[in-house]
Amino acid sequence: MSAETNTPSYVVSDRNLALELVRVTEAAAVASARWTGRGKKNDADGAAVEAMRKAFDTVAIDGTVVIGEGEMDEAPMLYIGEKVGAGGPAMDIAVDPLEGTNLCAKDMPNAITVVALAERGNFLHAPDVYMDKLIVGAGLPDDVIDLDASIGENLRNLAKARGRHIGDITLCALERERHEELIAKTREAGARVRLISDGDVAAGIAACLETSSVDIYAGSGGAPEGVLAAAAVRCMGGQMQARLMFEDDAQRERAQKMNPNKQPDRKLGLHDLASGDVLFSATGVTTGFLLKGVKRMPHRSVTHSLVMRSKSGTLRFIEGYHNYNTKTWSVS
Ligand SMILES: O=P(O)(O)OC[C@H]1O[C@](O)(COP(=O)(O)O)[C@@H](O)[C@@H]1O
Repeated sequence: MSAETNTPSYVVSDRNLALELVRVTEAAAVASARWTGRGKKNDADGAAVEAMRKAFDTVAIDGTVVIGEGEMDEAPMLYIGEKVGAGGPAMDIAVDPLEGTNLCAKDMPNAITVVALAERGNFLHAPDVYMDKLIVGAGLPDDVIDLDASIGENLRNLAKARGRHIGDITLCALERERHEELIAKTREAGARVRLISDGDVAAGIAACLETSSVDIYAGSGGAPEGVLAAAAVRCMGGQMQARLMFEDDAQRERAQKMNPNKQPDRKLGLHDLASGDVLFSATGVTTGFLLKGVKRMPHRSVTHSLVMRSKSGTLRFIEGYHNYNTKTWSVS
């Protein structure tokens, strides 16, 4: 904290920090793009993890990974609890070095690399379970979505609040057997359904972008991805509700242990998932809803990233040209 202004110290240099963050997601995207379309999702993921971990070495923070690649004994790098950064303000870090490993392996739309930062204690420590999610964009009354209401009711409320016919509302969901009822009920209510095979962080962001054709994201996906989506939704002024889905008591107890002051079973609001001043960066690996994928050329790669901050609500799309001969991180 600065004693004079009562301002957290990282705020002073937050503009630089946002730019440092984009380097982290760019590095992971360029590394994983070497594996695009090669059918090897683990190699693509491994390349992204390694490049992202290395890129964090230059970021001026005292970072702790709270959403990462799993527990210390499961993942060699970017595991939960790992310390990263070159030193600076104490920050919690949420990462998904390659969100949509299959999308990258199959060269399908919407594989992205993702990082979010907040001052310590501001992200839900999400265990590796499913999370039920409901996301809409900005400019709507506070109570427009409710995870406990039927999907039909949510769609009708959204259409009314947007001043649109329900037939012009598009809901996006992962194409999974577990979503058959959600999909059927959405169509029954008169709305459209956009199905995706993977990548619900990008889909959640799309629900908040006025320029996208997605109006609402619904359904269950990874809980860690839910926290990353929440970080983005905070920056974009959207709304999100969620609930962790436990298969047994052991999962529930684990979530409770990870978040001693929260009740893991309850409906979570946006600020339960990501609070405080949040910085978010994502870089496209394959071209999708939001971002162009990495373009590989003989001597350099071009990346397309989205960088946002909740305090200012500014969204920036950044195009980076990375020269293979001069980069400190490996891009070959
Ligand atoms: O495939 P499942 O088990 O339905 O899980 C859904 C989750 O998997 C993803 O589609 C992709 O995750 P990976 O990048 O780990 O492969 C996420 O976007 C989503 O939250």
